[in-house]
Amino acid sequence: MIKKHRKVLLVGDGAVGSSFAFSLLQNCGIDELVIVDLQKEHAEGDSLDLEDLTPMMTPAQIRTGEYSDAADADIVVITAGVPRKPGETRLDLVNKNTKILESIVSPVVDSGFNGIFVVSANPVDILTALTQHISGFPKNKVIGTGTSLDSARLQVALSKEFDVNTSEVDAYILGEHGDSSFAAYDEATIAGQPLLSLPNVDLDRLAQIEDDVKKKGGAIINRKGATFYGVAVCLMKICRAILMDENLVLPISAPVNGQYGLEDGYIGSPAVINGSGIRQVIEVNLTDEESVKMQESARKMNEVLLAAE
Ligand SMILES: NC(=O)C1=CN([C@@H]2O[C@H](COP(=O)(O)OP(=O)(O)OC[C@H]3O[C@@H](n4cnc5c(N)ncnc54)[C@H](O)[C@@H]3O)[C@@H](O)[C@H]2O)C=CC1
Ligand SMILES: CC(=O)C(=O)O
Repeated sequence: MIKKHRKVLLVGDGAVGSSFAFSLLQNCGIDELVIVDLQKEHAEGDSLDLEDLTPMMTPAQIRTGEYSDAADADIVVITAGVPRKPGETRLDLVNKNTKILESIVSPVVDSGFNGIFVVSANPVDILTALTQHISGFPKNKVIGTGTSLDSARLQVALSKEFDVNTSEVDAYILGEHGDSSFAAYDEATIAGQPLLSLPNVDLDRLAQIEDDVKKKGGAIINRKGATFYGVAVCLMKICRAILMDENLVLPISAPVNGQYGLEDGYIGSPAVINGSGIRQVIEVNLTDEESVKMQESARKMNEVLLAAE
């Protein structure tokens, strides 16, 4: 069911959070956006800046607030966290960002919040699982951006390689949003044709593309210090799917419930998102080789999750 009064509480108004807010206001017809950040003055400035969009977009109320404002929110988006420095992996962030996460999720739950958590702070699959553990919410009410950004990057790379519009590329990166992810080429299609059956397909070139895509976040961070536009739109698409009950399929941090040996965690896998949160996790028919990669990625998630708890 499409929500009537659409309210989002955003925690973390840095590069990712403010880019997300900008996209949300332009694409989701929301009624109310409340921003919470430790840097209150900056967040106030941002809400004043963002409200200038509203006459041209949507008559939303935008203000800074507190965790108690989550009480009647549909969605709490968590982007608060320390970003990666050049050379750091996403998993290096686990200790710092787990502490930040704990200080956010408990007061949100104490407010009486009964909506859906959407997480993008890194390492996103771990922090999504921890959000579910700390909140005690049903697994389908906690969503992470997973490999939606990585899959967008793969679509960009394949569209350039095959000189087609990105909308003609159907391809996912699966697994952890991190170094153990992989391109699911066996299921990928270009203009409806299986990628691996295209004439003259060059497997070495595809392996190079996969590697470049996995390193793209680091390549952007080395040049401009952070990445934010891509993940901001992934967050917006997840929120819109919830608010508009879209039944959208995206590769998110999904609770795969024992599949791939991941008992209690989340990992990048396609799922259907609608007003209820994660309506269904899609079981991809992986090849044996891909299953091994997924299991290896899941093993890494298990290891980090156990150490973080
Ligand atoms: N999942 C993905 O695909 C991506 C994830 N990220 C991750 O997003 C996170 C944020 O990145 P940026 O926005 O670039 O960082 P940033 O440093 O620009 O912003 C972080 C914001 O969080 C706020 N904050 C920190 N602790 C807080 C707390 N306890 N309560 C409220 N606010 C708090 C800070 O004041 C700051 O405004 C990082 O963990 C980064 O690695 C970034 C890009 C892509
Ligand atoms: C920062 C990050 O996780 C990315 O751009 O992939």
